[in-house]
Amino acid sequence: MSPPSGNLILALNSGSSSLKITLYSRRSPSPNSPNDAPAVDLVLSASISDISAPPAKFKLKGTAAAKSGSSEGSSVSKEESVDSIRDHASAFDYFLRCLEEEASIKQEDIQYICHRVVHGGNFAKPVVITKESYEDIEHLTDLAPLHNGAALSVIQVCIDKLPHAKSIAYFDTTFHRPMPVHIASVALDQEIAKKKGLKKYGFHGLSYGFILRSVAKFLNKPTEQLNLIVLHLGSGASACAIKAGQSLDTSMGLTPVSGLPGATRSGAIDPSLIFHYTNRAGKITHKPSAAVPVDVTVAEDILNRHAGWKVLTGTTDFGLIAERAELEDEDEGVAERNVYRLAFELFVDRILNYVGAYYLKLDGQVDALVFAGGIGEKSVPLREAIARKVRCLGFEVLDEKNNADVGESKGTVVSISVPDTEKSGPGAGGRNKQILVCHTDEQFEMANDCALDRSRW
Ligand SMILES: Nc1ncnc2c1ncn2[C@@H]1O[C@H](COP(=O)(O)OP(=O)(O)O)[C@@H](O)[C@H]1O
Ligand SMILES: CC(=O)OP(=O)(O)O
Ligand SMILES: [Mg+2]
Repeated sequence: MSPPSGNLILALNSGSSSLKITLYSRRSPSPNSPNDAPAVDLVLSASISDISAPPAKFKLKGTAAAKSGSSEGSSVSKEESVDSIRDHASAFDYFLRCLEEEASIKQEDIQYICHRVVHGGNFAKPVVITKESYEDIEHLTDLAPLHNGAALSVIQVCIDKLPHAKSIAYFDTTFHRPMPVHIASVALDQEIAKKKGLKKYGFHGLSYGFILRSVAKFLNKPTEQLNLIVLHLGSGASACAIKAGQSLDTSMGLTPVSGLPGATRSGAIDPSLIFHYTNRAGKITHKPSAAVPVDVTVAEDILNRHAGWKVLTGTTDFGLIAERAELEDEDEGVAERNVYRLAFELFVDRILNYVGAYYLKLDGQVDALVFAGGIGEKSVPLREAIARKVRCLGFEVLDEKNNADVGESKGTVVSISVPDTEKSGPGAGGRNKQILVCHTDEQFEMANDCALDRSRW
């Protein structure tokens, strides 16, 4: 990591119960650097987790400012539980204090602040925060109840405490705008749907953008020629079919609750089910314990915050779920008595729904199946279970590669496939279908874009 050198860009990722923060310095543009060279250098990163289940855990790691007379910055590292962090705004406030006190970095050196905003409605590109754009994002809060409000509360702290820095909102939804109209539309009255903006927006777009470019570089193919099936499996999980470098379909919809289940989210269910589950479905509930106060219906609160791994198993830690799932037991009835096995198998089943459908939508012309997000990058058993089922499509995992360390130190993209020449299954001799793990980085995606945008510097 290089010491901070002015021209700082702060990238903020407000998740449902966490805040991820990365500080970068912009590289001086050089005519000799390749087109795809990073435009920023990492200075330090921080994460604050368990925000809604205090005490929050605060981690900071990186490089402090160089002392006068020295060209080298010293390293900083801190890990602690912090009682005073109660929400995203106080988490960010705490980070700002550490930035000065622990890393001696002056807040005035931050020029741009990139905010990941999950729901961007019809925004077609990143937008500088003004009173008007702030209000536009505020209107979308109900459509991303776990996310947009949290991001806005952090944006507000930036306006108050870092008035010299320009805040820019980067949206998860932008990547999916090229989706064909028949895929994004719902089979409901089009007049009502259009008036109310009821359609599939799709999310995790910053991650998919990062993955697309990283995989293109890894496979040495232009993005416009790439067809991918990508699985972003984190606290929120989604799948995306990318055709010729553009989003063709994705599993989340009007809101991030649809598609795959997640840490506290149900994923897609029969829409009628909720009315049989509770007779209070349509009532409005005010949840002070949510990331920020937001008024949602009881139904939406249940589907977003009282579902998924948390209610099935009591934990949101998918590593623990896989560990306790008795995966070596081949008895078909295990899922009846073991909730961890139930959650694991249910997740595999739902993921296959999308992989199968997207394979057909891409006419079988798929360059790679890509695993990303906390679960996709770290869960060997989950990747193995999916790999077993996709072998019939020509994707073959090499167990040694899947079991080996595929951590970030091994590269942004790591292949876990059987080399093409050694394939023996149905994929032998066909198109080279790789299985890859990609260490996705939404903060980098925003900061790099900001650094490359000539209109900003
Ligand atoms: N070793 C592991 N095996 C499986 N899952 C893991 C492991 N480590 C972390 N995870 C899962 O990763 C998820 C968090 O992923 P991440 O992409 O960081 O999510 P988010 O950004 O949405 O908060 C958690 O649900 C956690 O259970
Ligand atoms: C859109 C979404 O679900 O994001 P995350 O996975 O960060 O919660
Ligand atoms: Mg995430």
